[in-house]
Amino acid sequence: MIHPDHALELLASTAKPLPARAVSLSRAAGHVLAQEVRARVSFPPAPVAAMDGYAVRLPEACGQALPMLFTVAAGDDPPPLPAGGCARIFTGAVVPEGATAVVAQEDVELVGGQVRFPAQISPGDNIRQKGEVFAQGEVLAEAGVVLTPAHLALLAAAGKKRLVVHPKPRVAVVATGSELADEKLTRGKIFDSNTPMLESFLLLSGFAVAAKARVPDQLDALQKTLTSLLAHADVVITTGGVSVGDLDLLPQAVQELGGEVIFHKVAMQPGKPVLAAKVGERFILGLPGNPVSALVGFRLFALPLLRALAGFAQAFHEPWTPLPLAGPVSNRGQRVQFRPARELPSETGKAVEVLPWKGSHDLKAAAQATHLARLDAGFAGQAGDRVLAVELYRPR
Ligand SMILES: Nc1nc2c(c(=O)[nH]1)N[C@H]1C(S)=C(S)[C@@H](COP(=O)(O)OP(=O)(O)OC[C@H]3O[C@@H](n4cnc5c(N)ncnc54)[C@H](O)[C@@H]3O)O[C@H]1N2
Ligand code: MOO
Repeated sequence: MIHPDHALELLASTAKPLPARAVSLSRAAGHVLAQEVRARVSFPPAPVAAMDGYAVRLPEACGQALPMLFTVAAGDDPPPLPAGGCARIFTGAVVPEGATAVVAQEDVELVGGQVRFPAQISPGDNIRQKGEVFAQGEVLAEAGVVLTPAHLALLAAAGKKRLVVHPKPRVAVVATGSELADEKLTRGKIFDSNTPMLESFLLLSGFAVAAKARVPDQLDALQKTLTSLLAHADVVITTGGVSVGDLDLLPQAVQELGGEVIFHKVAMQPGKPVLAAKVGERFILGLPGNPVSALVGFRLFALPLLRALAGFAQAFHEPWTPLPLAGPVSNRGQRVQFRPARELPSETGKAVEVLPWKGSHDLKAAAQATHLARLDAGFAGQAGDRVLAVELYRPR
């Protein structure tokens, strides 16, 4: 059995970003940009008015009354402004050549068909100069940036229609177990809680579920399901059937598919039987069936794997933070515990309560958790002692 830190290192070293491809701007948010982007045009592309008012030449307009010669609205291509006059202009409209300031309409007086201007007008007043936000050819986004709606607006303004990004991995979720039921419980059956948990965790984390399946504990059914899902999914996440029982068939199914096991069994609690394998370029992550084991395994292994495939730098560098314990807690076992924990407000800062639990089937404890707390083997701590904790959910 390997240490969880070693398991994460092995997984990290096999997880490379998926090959980049072009997507339309509106589909690019949340993706990692694979190539730097330069502006195709400057912004603004021409000098434009920042206020509704009058375009004037300086210094001639200062303190003078001038005739209004023409009007410029947003979208117009105005003629030059001759000396001795002004132009009515609206916000976003191109400032006519020759005009060097825009005076807001609140600051003028209309007298006898002319426009009287204040004595103090400075060159450039209320004009957004050509290229003042960015110039044509300027690098606007570097490779590696995680694209936000504001980035996409910026790149749209710069004339981009498509962007080269790392795609998000296509993920399939498979619940294994002949005991799983949907509608009605007969003796021996339980409701499937892993599928809704993993599906929603994926969505919350910015990944879509490309396919889902449920299979009984039968080798041929499991193999068929995995084979068909691997044809379309980059990562297949299974739950159950990964431990040592006669009906724990995932390891055998992976072997018969020619999978290369990255690790199987990790010295952690919950989550010990977890398996990671590669089948060609595709990944199978076999999470244990116990729901809290599946939750912890998803958070610790699946999420960084998916992020790494999606091109996120540092996907495996999780922000584990030392937080003071709210009360005493110990780990007398041999495995590293990743315990559901809850962040509490405290006068001296944040504190973390490691939630009492009945074990890796205790979804009631897990449902209260905001964090996972890491208790190394043999750890014994009192209130105020620090443990490493990481946020359980980090929507992106
Ligand atoms: N002799 C041993 N037995 C077990 C060991 C061991 O080392 N030696 N490890 C234990 C540990 S630790 C875990 S964790 C479990 C994991 O076993 P599997 O991954 O093979 O999972 P299953 O046996 O299929 O199921 C375990 C448990 O979870 C329930 N389950 C399964 N799927 C779902 C689902 N979709 N929704 C809700 N609950 C689910 C299932 O009914 C079982 O109760 O093995 C221990 N055994
Ligand atoms: O490792 Mo299992 O997940 O403890 O119950």
